[in-house]
Amino acid sequence: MKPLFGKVGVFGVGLLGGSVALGLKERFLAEEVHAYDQDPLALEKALFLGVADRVHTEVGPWVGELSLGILAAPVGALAELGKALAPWAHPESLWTDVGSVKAKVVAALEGLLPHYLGGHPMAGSERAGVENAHAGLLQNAVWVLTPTERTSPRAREGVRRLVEALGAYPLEVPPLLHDELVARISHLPYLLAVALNRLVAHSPHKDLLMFLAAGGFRDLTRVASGSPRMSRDMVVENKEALKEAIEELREVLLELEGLLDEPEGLLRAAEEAKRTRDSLPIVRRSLLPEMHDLVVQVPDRPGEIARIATALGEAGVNIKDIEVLTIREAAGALRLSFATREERERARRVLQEAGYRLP
Ligand SMILES: NC(=O)c1ccc[n+]([C@@H]2O[C@H](COP(=O)([O-])OP(=O)(O)OC[C@H]3O[C@@H](n4cnc5c(N)ncnc54)[C@H](O)[C@@H]3O)[C@@H](O)[C@H]2O)c1
Ligand SMILES: O=C(O)C(=O)C[C@]1(C(=O)O)C=C[C@@H](O)C=C1
Repeated sequence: MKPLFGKVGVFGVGLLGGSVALGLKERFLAEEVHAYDQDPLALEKALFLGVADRVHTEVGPWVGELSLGILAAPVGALAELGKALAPWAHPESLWTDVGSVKAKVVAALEGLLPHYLGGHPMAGSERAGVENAHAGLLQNAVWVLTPTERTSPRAREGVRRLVEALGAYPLEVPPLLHDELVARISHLPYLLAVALNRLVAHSPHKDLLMFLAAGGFRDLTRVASGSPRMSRDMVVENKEALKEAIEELREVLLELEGLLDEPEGLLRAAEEAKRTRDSLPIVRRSLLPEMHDLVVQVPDRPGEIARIATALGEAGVNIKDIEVLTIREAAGALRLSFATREERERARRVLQEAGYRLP
């Protein structure tokens, strides 16, 4: 079975880079996953956790062997990283990034890297680092792609296939519009989370306030627990759009302050807020209980799924969910889900003993 991509490089192997790398490995999408990071500890963890096959502390000739490169360092580091990679990149290679800001990043990278298309998966977590990476993070996520008139058809097609193969939904939006939109739906909420925490941190009653924090404060401020460096870069690099959004918020807050003296008007605002919040599209992954997945490479022969199910059944391992990931001429891949980590590890042993290949 020939994977979709040859050697793939992930530059910055933290939460996002690690999750993309795991998706590539679990879905057999790359011949080999290479990781580069400025932090040697991140690379050590990536190897230990099976996130990458090969790791590098320096860019060099190995970059020229990649058919696809994904930049996943904080936004403020992406332009420099692109400059360092440009001399080594193969002229036919595909490039993308997962940065949370697009206009400046795209302007910097599209003249540097061969077949480049900017991207931004609208999924994440308040936990940083490769140790928190998992392929499910990107599953069913909307993944913004930001083509310009300079984007090659090869980049447009190749990066879209990557996103779809990782189980996400590509959505094309021009870079500047992307930045205006995420300023309101992602960056302003982050800044608000910082503001609410700041209010508490500077209060003379800080300890008591923390003790009283129930769901409201916790839900509204979760994103403040993410990587401060990543988030700082995100809001600073999008400061023009974000300042406009802050201005709009200032006006809304003043309006709501006024409505405190007009209960009927405030009720209408509260009802409108409820309608808006309740009509958010349901993202499947967030409603499912946590599952522990295993991907198995399966020869394309009659009876293989039955053989796997029987081997697991006889070992007393219960399969909670099953999905056919790829069907190719020679072989395909199955995703099996188990309720617990222990069951998944037992399943891994049973299937390895039965001669199946697992990543
Ligand atoms: N965290 C999220 O929720 C989220 C969601 C979507 C997109 N993003 C974007 O993904 C990118 C990575 O964020 P993350 O959440 O994975 O952060 P992270 O802190 O988990 O990982 C960042 C990694 O990049 C490495 N790094 C830093 N500077 C580097 C450089 N110059 N060269 C190579 N590696 C470098 C760090 O050592 C770290 O391993 C950012 O551009 C961010 O805007 C984040
Ligand atoms: O923590 C999460 O659940 C996120 O989705 C993180 C989040 C967001 O809040 O918008 C943060 C930054 C991004 O670039 C994308 C996603």
